[in-house]
Amino acid sequence: MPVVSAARYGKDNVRVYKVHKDEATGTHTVTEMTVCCLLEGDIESSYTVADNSVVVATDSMKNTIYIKAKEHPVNPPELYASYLGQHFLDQYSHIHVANINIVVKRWTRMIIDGKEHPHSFYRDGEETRNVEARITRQGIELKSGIAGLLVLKSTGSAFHGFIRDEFTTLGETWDRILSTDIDSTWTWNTLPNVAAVEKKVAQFDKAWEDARRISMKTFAEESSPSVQHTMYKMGEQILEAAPEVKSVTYALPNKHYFEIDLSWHKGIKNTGKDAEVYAPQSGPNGLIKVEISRS
Ligand SMILES: O=c1[nH]c(=O)c2[nH]c(=O)[nH]c2[nH]1
Repeated sequence: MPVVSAARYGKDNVRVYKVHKDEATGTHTVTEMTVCCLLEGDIESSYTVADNSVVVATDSMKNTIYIKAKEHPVNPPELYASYLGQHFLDQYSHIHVANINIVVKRWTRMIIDGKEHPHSFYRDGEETRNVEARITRQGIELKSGIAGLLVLKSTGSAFHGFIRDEFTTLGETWDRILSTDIDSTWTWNTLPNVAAVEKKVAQFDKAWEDARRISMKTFAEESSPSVQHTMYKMGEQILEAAPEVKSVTYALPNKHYFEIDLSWHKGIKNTGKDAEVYAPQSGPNGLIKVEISRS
């Protein structure tokens, strides 16, 4: 007899927008996020013998996502994820794990005539702030992250000294373009319960701001010998800035920009130190990943 060795189910792609209206100043603050909620527990019988008595309808999960967004702050997303996940454990004794993933989109306040506008925002990039939460009765595991932060530097990056053999055509370079989509996560020490998440709430925004700042500053300022080394430098600093983070990951595509030899046309110089016009590549791209933990 086959057995259900793992199961989870729920609602994905629940899009939620929440506005906070400051009555005193008339300033609005908005949050737009996409939530995924997948539950685990004593639910095998729903798969094996069509026993729907153990099933919290995914439609009810969607409703709960809206209701908890109304009842609680949605910022920081780590806190909202914890409230939402804990609800399912409190409400249903046979549910043992709530997996809550949140992707927050950017709505950046407009500056009009030098002044912050009270209720108008713009999308200043496809970058997202992400949370993956696993809420159980034993504790709350939180992983925070940034994804889709597209960056490019036009110099200050090299790549040489790599293996040269009969498979190698790539030339060594001491000056190249470096571009990547920053995708980074940082995993927090497990917290015992929602009260502990509430108590530590300030660390989540701080770590997100630090991780963004460190990623961009290191990318910009380091004389990069490789993507591998640059991402290690970034992760090292995040661990230093966030004492309650136990590990950091980066996944960085190396988005290549190829030099174009135009010497065939009137002897135009467009390679090496004369390179100005490049061909951005859609693919293939390098993909370099790392996880950095405390020793
Ligand atoms: O920073 C880099 N790391 C690599 O491993 C690699 N491989 C490659 O072809 N170019 C690069 N660049």
